[in-house]
Amino acid sequence: QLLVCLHELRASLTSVTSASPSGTSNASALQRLPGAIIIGVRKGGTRALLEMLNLHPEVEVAKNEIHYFNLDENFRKGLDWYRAQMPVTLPGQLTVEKTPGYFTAPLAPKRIWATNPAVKLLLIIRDPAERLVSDYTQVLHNRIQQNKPYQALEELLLSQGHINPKYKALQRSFYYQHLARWLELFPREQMHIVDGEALIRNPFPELQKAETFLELPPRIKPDNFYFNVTKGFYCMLSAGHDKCLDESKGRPHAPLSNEAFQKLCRYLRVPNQIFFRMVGQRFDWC
Ligand SMILES: Nc1ncnc2c1ncn2[C@@H]1O[C@H](COP(=O)(O)OS(=O)(=O)O)[C@@H](OP(=O)(O)O)[C@H]1O
Repeated sequence: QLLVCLHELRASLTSVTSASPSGTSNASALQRLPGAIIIGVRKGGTRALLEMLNLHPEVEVAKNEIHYFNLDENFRKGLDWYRAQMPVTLPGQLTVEKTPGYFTAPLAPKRIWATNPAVKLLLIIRDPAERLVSDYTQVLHNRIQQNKPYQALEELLLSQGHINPKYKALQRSFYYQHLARWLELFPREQMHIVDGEALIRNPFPELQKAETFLELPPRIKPDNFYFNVTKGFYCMLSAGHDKCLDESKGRPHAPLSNEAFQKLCRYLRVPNQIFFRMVGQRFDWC
């Protein structure tokens, strides 16, 4: 109960901390390094997972993606800079950040390990073929907004009728290749895999599993979620507040012919099998 109150008082704690020039505020209300990081995958449902974990009174999240371990320009700013991006927490609360770019960044596993080898890793995955289309759709949307030229997905994905393995969004869907770098350093038990499609269908069971993995007492309840027919996704309810993710989540995907999509599915079959073996779990992908 106390932690529920503390969670709701987060905003006022922040202002108390900053409004006290003499440092007389609660000395244990501090910005702390994350105890858990959502490392990816890009377009896997990382924002939904972060916001849903934030329903828990013992969890505080960094609202923005920090990009500390994947971007040299941020990493050079040092650990104090990273810590300063974190929310204020009390002892016993868990800080969580999400940066989907970490999963595929070659140096991220080593850097995270060197910073905190005990950090808990959350990886939310989704059918890698659907992920690729979602990834393309996001890039397309950004390019259109910036009045930049763009190519159709099929032009990027296929070269002379064959899947083009150099296409960056396809490379980000070779989950096993990226995962291998993490498992060189982190034991498998230190990484929890969230099924992104299951999170969309019914978030509560996925959140229960995440609570267990994070060693949090069960506080998230089924009635923290309701299906929003207009949005077509589950939204969150907490302390009378209603929250859906913004319109960049769940937007219509760019078109791709069925033939090209099936080629993509066939191409990903072997990489997916390798990934299933690595994680000891199968997923119902195309
Ligand atoms: N509850 C709820 N509401 C809205 N959207 C939801 C939700 N749960 C999961 N998703 C899926 O999240 C996908 C976006 O993933 P990310 O947040 O990881 O994207 S990003 O990498 O941070 O840009 C996004 O992918 P697209 O549907 O392709 O846009 C959603 O399908």
